[in-house]
Amino acid sequence: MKKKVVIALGGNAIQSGDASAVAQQQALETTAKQLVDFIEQGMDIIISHGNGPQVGNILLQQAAADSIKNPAMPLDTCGAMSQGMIGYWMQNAMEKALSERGIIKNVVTVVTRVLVDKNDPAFVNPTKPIGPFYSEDEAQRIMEETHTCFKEDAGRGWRRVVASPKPVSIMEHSVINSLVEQGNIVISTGGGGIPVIETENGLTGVEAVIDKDFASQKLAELVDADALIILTGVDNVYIDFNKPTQKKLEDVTVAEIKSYIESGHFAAGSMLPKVEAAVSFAETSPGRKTIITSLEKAFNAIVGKAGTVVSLQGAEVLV
Ligand SMILES: Nc1ncnc2c1ncn2[C@@H]1O[C@H](COP(=O)(O)OP(=O)(O)O)[C@@H](O)[C@H]1O
Ligand SMILES: NC(=O)OP(=O)(O)O
Repeated sequence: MKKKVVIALGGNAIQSGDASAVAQQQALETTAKQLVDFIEQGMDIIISHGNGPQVGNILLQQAAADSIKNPAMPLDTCGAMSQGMIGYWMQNAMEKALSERGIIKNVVTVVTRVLVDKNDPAFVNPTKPIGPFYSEDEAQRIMEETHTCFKEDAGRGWRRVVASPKPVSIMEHSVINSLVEQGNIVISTGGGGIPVIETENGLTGVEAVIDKDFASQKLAELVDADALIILTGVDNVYIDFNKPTQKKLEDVTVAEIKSYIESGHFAAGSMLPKVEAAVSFAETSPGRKTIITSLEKAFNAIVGKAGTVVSLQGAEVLV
């Protein structure tokens, strides 16, 4: 039977330093070449992606707006812009990579809204870093001038932080699933999805950026995927990361990785959301697994030769 996988692209799959449109499209062309391996193997894929750097930059660009003729757009709308922008680049990149291998398939982007709880405590405790990095002095100055919140991001510098509520449901999950089952490659839930809440007037966008690993896990659950693949800057998850005692995790059970979470092995805001998403997906069924690895190792990970594989009972290979 055909396998269905949700592939969540990390920051380095889209942008490695240079934030220009050309550089980001080049990065996505490299990414797309790796993803064609999954299609050649006969898998159905849904691609999701981050948007932290991009949505932060789009928001900064709103500062150039004139309040009447060219008003600034709110954060939910900037999130929608980032989905359209990255989805468009990815459609071009995937179609090019497919045609180089003689494969013809539709690639489509679904603008995706993700339901969040309006009472989520995240709304009063911003934690999601977006946009460029600053020195501490620069961040302090911008905070005073703009009354926005900045925090240090995992030893990499200071960044603006915004609310990041947990995804409750993916509004478009049924149509995403239908498109995939009809044989299309779908890009969806970009940037964790556009956060919306239920109101008496219907769904309304809110000022937040959802974590793409949590949203990808929710999507994988709702479309009943066989695997969630989280691609990032490292080949494996490690315990004692960056210490002389560092140890690579390969085939781990949910119980084992939960004990490592409790012992504080994973950095908040970088590896922790990935392992939490991995656990949440894998623990829903013995048939489901989450793989955390790099783009370069992604396909080897699917055949059991690379990456960190999280499952309820220990992994069997997917193909
Ligand atoms: N325990 C760990 N094992 C592996 N990588 C870790 C660990 N803790 C922190 N990291 C770092 O977290 C990074 C992934 O987080 P991040 O770069 O924020 O994600 P993304 O790829 O989604 O943009 C890895 O590239 C690595 O540098
Ligand atoms: N929305 C989101 O999680 O984006 P990043 O992965 O780029 O931080």
